[in-house]
Amino acid sequence: MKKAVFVALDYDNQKEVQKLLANLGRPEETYIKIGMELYYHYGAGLVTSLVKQGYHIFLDLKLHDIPNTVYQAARQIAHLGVYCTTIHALGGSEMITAAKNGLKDGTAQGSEVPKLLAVTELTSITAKVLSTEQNCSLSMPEQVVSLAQTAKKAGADGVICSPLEVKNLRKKIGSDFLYVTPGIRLTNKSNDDQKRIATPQKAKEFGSSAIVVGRPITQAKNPAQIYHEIKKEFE
Ligand SMILES: O=C(O)c1cc(=O)[nH]c(=O)n1[C@@H]1O[C@H](COP(=O)(O)O)[C@@H](O)[C@H]1O
Repeated sequence: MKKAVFVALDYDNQKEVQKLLANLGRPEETYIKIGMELYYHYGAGLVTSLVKQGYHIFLDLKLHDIPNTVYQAARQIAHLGVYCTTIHALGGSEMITAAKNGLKDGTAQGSEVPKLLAVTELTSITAKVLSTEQNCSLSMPEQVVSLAQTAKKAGADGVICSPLEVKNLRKKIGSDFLYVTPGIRLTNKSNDDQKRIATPQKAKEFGSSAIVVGRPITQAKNPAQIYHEIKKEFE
């Protein structure tokens, strides 16, 4: 995977998307994430249109269901020609393998299979919530390693985690695996709903394979300028 900054296009209208994309640079060099908000509004048509324009699309639908349903959904996702996509690691190894098989089976011959990224613990979850609401007896770092181990064995190409966990993951799981990290903030002042955060510079130092950045870019006065600054800092 290219050491990229994925811009999370968390908008509810296409005009805003086009306005932002017009200022980011050449589509072939631009990595964007389409999540549930945009996808549930515009559907697959928007994805295929951006793929056709040359953008690298991270389709983030976080599948989490029984293996057969996830297999069929993943097959449909592969038809769209996206660069990578997500499932929840908590869905278990059988579901993860089903997702991988669905992506393989849905990819046109000669095309690249979309990379499968397993979400470990969401970056909005704290250690306290992990123990008191998920009743998990492991610490956050241990739980993230455990989910990443399961994901790797089941055939995922990488995980989504906090930048704070990447150094430990590289040690425990290895560097032949992707560590894609949201939870990126430019200062420690504006967390929004994110809990396990780091700056682009820190994410780079910790060894993130790629970062995902939404509001620090989309809600900036000059989104394109912030995007290029983050790219320079991370890449
Ligand atoms: O799978 C994701 O991309 C994801 C996983 C996670 O643990 N945390 C997380 O924030 N994300 C996504 O990353 C983006 C972060 O957005 P901002 O908090 O606005 O930078 C959102 O689109 C989230 O859906």
